[in-house]
Amino acid sequence: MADQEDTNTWGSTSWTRLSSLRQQSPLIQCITNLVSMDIMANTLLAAGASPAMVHSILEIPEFTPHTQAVVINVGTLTPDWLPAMKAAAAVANQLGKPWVLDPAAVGASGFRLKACLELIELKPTVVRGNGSEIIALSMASLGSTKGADSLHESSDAVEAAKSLAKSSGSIVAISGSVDFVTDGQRVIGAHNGVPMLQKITATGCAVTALIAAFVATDQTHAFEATASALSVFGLAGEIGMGLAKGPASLRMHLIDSLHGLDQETVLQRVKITSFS
Ligand SMILES: Nc1ncnc2c1ncn2[C@@H]1O[C@H](COP(=O)(O)OP(=O)(O)OP(=O)(O)O)[C@@H](O)[C@H]1O
Ligand SMILES: Cc1ncsc1CCO
Ligand SMILES: [Mg+2]
Repeated sequence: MADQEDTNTWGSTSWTRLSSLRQQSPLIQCITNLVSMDIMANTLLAAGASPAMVHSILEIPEFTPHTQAVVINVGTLTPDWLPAMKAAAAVANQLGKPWVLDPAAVGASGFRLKACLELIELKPTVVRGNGSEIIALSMASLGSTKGADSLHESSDAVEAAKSLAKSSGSIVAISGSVDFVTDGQRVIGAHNGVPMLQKITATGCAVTALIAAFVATDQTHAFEATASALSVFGLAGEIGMGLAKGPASLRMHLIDSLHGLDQETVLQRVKITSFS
């Protein structure tokens, strides 16, 4: 486990990334599921980024070059959306922009699994899923699934995540009671968050978009940016939970708390520890 010095270093890393995000206000293109669009856009705005839900293949050649990062989420995938996802990933790659994959409910069907495996071939900078999603993707098998929700603890998926990171070259993040991030060698755990976040739909999708925004501010340190985004989101959830009466008011207070996060709170309360 990490010592206090390690925790303080991560607090200042997280604050630096959040401050840069607020200053730079990166434009994030989101090709995402129909459930997540509102909370994803509001999470990005509250953090200081600029969201754009642009998903027509006809717009990608003109629009994607103006973005600082792309998020691709297969949560409500249909065959007509997949070419646009691949085109946006290809443009991001050509122009050296980061892109992040959310394999939402990847274990639900062969169609979704095949689509995600094809997207992984396009080398996402980061892949973020829950425990069941990362296990299904890493093993390329449908296995046990409960739609968009996880049947696994995030800690059950750490070996699968390491293996996926090694085979894909992507940073892999698993959300859950502890959020894990690995590049195939290093593993860190981000401890901030509250269980009630699971009772608001698409908080996982929203944190994936926040990861894209953080990585956009420092592409050369995608591992650190991913860990920082997960911690900052979890910390906003903790502060929001202090004001909430249930999931609906937590959704509101989460967004307010993300918007209002200050340096002292981030330095004192971000908790990231090293597992390797
Ligand atoms: N038991 C828990 N304790 C604390 N925080 C949690 C817990 N479970 C999930 N979270 C947090 O909730 C957020 C969403 O993670 P989750 O694993 O539920 O994503 P998901 O299953 O992909 O969600 P969705 O598909 O609805 O977007 C993350 O910020 C995560 O850290
Ligand atoms: C509920 C749901 N179904 C498909 S995507 C989604 C949002 C959370 O991933
Ligand atoms: Mg999800």
